[in-house]
Amino acid sequence: LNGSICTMTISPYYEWIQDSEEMIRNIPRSKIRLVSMIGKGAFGEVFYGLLADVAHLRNELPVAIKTLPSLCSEQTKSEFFFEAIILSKFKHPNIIRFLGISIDDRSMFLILELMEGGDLRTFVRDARPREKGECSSLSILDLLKLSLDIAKGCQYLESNKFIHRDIAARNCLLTEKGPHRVAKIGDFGMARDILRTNYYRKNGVAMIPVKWMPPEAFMDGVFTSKTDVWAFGVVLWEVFTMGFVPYPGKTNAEVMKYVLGHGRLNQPPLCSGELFDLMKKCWKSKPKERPSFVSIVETMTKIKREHKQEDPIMLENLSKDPAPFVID
Ligand SMILES: C[C@@H](Oc1cc(-c2cccc(S(C)(=O)=O)c2)cnc1N)c1cc(F)ccc1N1NC=CN1
Repeated sequence: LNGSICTMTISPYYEWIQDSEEMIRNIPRSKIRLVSMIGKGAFGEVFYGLLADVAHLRNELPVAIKTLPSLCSEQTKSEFFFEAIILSKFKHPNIIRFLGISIDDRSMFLILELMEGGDLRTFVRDARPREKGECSSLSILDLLKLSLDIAKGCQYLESNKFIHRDIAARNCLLTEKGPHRVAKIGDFGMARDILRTNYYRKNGVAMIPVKWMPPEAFMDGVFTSKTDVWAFGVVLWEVFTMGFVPYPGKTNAEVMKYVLGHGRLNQPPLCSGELFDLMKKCWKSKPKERPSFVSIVETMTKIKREHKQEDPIMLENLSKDPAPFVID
C-alpha cells in the first residue's frame, strides 16, 4: 500500500488475493473532507464527503466514506481492509465503485462511489403511493429496470465465481432518484466476514439473513451462486411489493419451518405471471433446479422488452394481497 505497511491474515484458500495486480490506492487524508453522516455501517459511521485532486476533475468529487475508528481490534482492521481488497477487484457498471483507502494513525477510511439515490429498499418504499387515486413516481417498467440492473451485477459475480451471501434490497444502491437511476450492489460485508472468519456478526451477535436464504444455506451452511439466485428472487419480491419485509409477521424460525415445508412468498400484486414464474424458479428447493444469473438476465431482458404499458403504479394495484401458498 504505497509505503504504509499493513499486516493481515488472509484466509489461505483465497489465492486470488495474492495475485491482485492492481494496487489499492492509499489516499492522503489531506485530500478528504467529511461533510455529513449518511448512516451507520457494521463497523463505523458512513459519511458523505469530498475528495480533492481527482484526476481530470476541477473541483472536489462527492464520495461516500466508510470509517473505522482507531480504537478497534487488529481483527476488525484487517476485516475492514479485506473489504477494500474484495471491492478493488470488481469492475462492473452494477457493482459499487471502490475509489481507494485512507489509513492514518487515527482511523481507516474506505472511499466509495457516492450513490445519491440511497439504498433500493428505502427508495421503493418512499415511492409507494400514499392515498387512493394518488399514483407513484415509479412505473412497473422502472421496477423492472432496477431489478435487471441487480441481476446483471449478480451475473458478473457469478461469472467471477464470487458468492455474495447477502443479496438483498438493503444492500443495493441507486446512482440517483431520477429517471436515469442505475442500481448497483453496494455492500459486501457478509462475503468479507465469511471469507475472513467464516461467520458474520455485528457487535458479537450472529446476523443471518434467514429470510433471504435457501434451505441448504440455513440448514447446512452450503453456499453457492445458487444461494445468491434464491436471494435475488427475494429481492424481486421486495422490489415488486415496493419494500415489504419478506414473510410479514414471521420470525426467522417460523420462516425456516415454512420454507422447509415448501412454503414460499406470495405473488406481489404488481408482479406479472411471467415474472412470478421466474421468482418461483429462484426458490426451487433443489439448488440445481434454480436458474443461473445468465438465464435470469435473459428472461428479465425479455420481460422488460415486452412490457409495454407505462401506467404508473396506483395504491389499488398494491393493496390486494393474495394469501401465501405452497409450491414445489
Ligand atoms: C456503505 C454505504 O455506501 C453508500 C451509501 C449511500 C447512501 C445510503 C443511504 C442514503 C444515502 S443519501 C441519498 O441520503 O445520500 C446515501 C450512498 N453511497 C454509498 N456508497 C452503504 C452501502 C450499501 F450497499 C447499503 C447501505 C449503505 N449505508 N451505510 C450507511 C448508510 N447506508
